[in-house]
Amino acid sequence: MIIAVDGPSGSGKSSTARGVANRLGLRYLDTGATYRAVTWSAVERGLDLDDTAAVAQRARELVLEISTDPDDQFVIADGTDITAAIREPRISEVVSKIATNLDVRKELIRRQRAIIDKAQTDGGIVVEGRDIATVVATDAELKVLLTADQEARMARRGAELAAGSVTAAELRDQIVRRDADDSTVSEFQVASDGAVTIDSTDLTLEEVVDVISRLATETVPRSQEL
Ligand SMILES: Nc1ncnc2c1ncn2[C@@H]1O[C@H](COP(=O)(O)OP(=O)(O)O)[C@@H](O)[C@H]1O
Ligand SMILES: Nc1ccn([C@H]2C[C@H](O)[C@@H](COP(=O)(O)OP(=O)(O)O)O2)c(=O)n1
Repeated sequence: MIIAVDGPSGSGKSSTARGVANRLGLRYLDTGATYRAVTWSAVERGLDLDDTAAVAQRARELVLEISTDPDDQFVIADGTDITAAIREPRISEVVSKIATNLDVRKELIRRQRAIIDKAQTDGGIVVEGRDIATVVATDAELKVLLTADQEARMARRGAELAAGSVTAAELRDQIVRRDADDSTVSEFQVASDGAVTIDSTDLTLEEVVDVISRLATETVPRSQEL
């Protein structure tokens, strides 16, 4: 079984997808982490992020190991553990430049599909990002568009970052500007065909995990349909 969870920044995709994977004993893939890993590597090497060819070449060369264990998430790039580094503001501020590079997307989508294929032998996977239902795994048995009001998403992200470490303008940049940039290459504001929209503004994390887990257990995996 493949469960796709797409949506804007701060809607709760990562925490919800991890919770559902835990609840149902599935693997978990954070595709945003793959874009962050390429960003980290390009920044580390001092590449011009507007040089799309050089950045795409870096994406193809990068040796990337990404955990699909919902209880033990790590990202290793060319032998360096970058699990924490990819969440730093210096990466969040520029990651959209890498995520809007179409050659980078081509390479990372290829890698994401390989990870998803492998997870099928482990019972399935919950995959979260922006283009999972529409591009990466169009055959997903369950497709969820997770949304929340902009104010709620900014408040959640603000609470997550160390108190006082980020100004209101920086928060807006991380949520509103980034979503606007990212939506030039992926449609994650409107539900695609067959996707269920869940507005998490007034739901707790636990409630969202409950709803998605229930929908998943009501969905018969395609392999069992015959
Ligand atoms: N339904 C919810 N209600 C309140 N807070 C939530 C909810 N879902 C997630 N959060 C919190 O909001 C923050 C952002 O969630 P995250 O899963 O990182 O979102 P995304 O992956 O969509 O950017 C986290 O601190 C998370 O714990
Ligand atoms: N499938 C995906 C996943 C993420 N992205 C982009 C969108 C974001 O700007 C970056 C990082 O994604 P991530 O999900 O970590 O972002 P958040 O901070 O959780 O909002 O990558 C994408 O274009 N396609």
